[in-house]
Amino acid sequence: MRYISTRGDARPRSFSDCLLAGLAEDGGLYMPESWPHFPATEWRALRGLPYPELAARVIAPFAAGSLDLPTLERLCHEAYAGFDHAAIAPLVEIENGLFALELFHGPTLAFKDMAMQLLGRLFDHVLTERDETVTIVGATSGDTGSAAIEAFRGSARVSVVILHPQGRTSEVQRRQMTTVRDANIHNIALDGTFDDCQDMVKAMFADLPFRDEVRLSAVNSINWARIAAQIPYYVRAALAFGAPENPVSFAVPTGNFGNVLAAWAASRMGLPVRRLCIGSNRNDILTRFLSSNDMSIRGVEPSLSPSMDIQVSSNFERLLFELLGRDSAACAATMTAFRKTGHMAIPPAAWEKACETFAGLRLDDDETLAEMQRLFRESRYLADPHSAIGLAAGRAGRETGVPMAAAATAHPAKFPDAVREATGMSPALPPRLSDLFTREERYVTLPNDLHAVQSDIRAFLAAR
Ligand SMILES: Cc1ncc(COP(=O)(O)O)c(C=O)c1O
Ligand SMILES: N[C@@H](CCOP(=O)(O)O)C(=O)O
Repeated sequence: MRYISTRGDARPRSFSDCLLAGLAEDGGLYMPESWPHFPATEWRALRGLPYPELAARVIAPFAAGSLDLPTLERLCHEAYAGFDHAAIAPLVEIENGLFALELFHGPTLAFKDMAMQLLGRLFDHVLTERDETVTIVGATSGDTGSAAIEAFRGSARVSVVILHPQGRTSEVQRRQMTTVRDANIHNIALDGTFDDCQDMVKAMFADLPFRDEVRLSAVNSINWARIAAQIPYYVRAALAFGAPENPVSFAVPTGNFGNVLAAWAASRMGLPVRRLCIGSNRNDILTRFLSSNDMSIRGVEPSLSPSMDIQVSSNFERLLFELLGRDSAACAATMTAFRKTGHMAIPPAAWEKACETFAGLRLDDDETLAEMQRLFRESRYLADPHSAIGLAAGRAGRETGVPMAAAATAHPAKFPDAVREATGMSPALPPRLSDLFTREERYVTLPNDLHAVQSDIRAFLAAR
């Protein structure tokens, strides 16, 4: 499988090359040159497989030409061996026809582990084969950072620099990142929002001499491998509901649009996905887009679901590319104008096409707390604020006869204050994290300035 850029001005690459490159040289995102398609017999053959084997088979066509199936199976087995739940991504019935697809049973208690634990192994495998090293620079609103740190800590071939928006994550999230003392890990608290952190990473990719100097790489969902590794849990859930014979709908609390894009990718592979309902907090650019074809940046506001405090959803560009009939010139022009003006409206036919599959629901903080309260009162289900938004979107978008699985993206213990306020319950961290609040933190605080961040990264790498 080869990968092309959504902006059309970068050379096509293999899966392994995309993995290490992260973002295309023209600022675009890599997309598979064509979608693999699974016939019904192939979906059926996945039924009942253990999660690692199913994951390897779903990812295999995307990695064709780079990694063979036995290698993928081995890496998937290693990646999911440390999860706390035997099913890896269990389905829990909340009420009639509405299910939570729990994705937070990995080491850092958020859905990011589902892909990141595999990416850690994939990077190690490819870098060892090539005898190379890389520097991963990542942006986080709270969860990607700790998942990346956990997946790559101690690696001899990968240095990891994580930028988080200062004061805008939960304390648990920050400490999960800043208390890791391995020499290959470096944390930066940036004076800005998540969007500033993400723009900073993209600016470093655009600085080609710097990109080469530090051998820059990415593990945010701008990296196609992250999306590929997030497809299998949708497949697993759909099969549990009777796919390929019966359709299923998914609801996904959404920020950078990576998780829901993986569900959409599964539908491109032939999985019968009927609806994709996205939930947002007050940073509702995506839900506004779906209701009015108006994507206007309004500035990031803090909320009870900080991981979704995002306005520029990077992966929307991948959907846009498809909606525009894979016209990379039109995609590049639309994205450039969007970043210049802060507004985007797409051709009406493309927008209508998006609305055939996608629906959106926005919850402010009070509505989020009310949803958490309701889930606990009526179903005894303790949801974190992000998962509660997903479940509310799922309830709103449910249709009779079509099961709705809502992605539960974080463990409630990551957001204890909101959970306590909504339910009076204090969810406990697992024993391996019980001393989190007494561990020493280590991070630097920097202004939102490219040169300051680049100098700091150079100093970190020099000291390694
Ligand atoms: C807990 C949680 N839920 C939802 C999201 C949104 O997911 P995505 O950015 O893939 O849309 C994030 C961050 O990405 C998250 O950390
Ligand atoms: N919510 C994310 C933001 C980054 O998302 P990613 O999926 O692109 O890595 C976070 O928790 O950091």
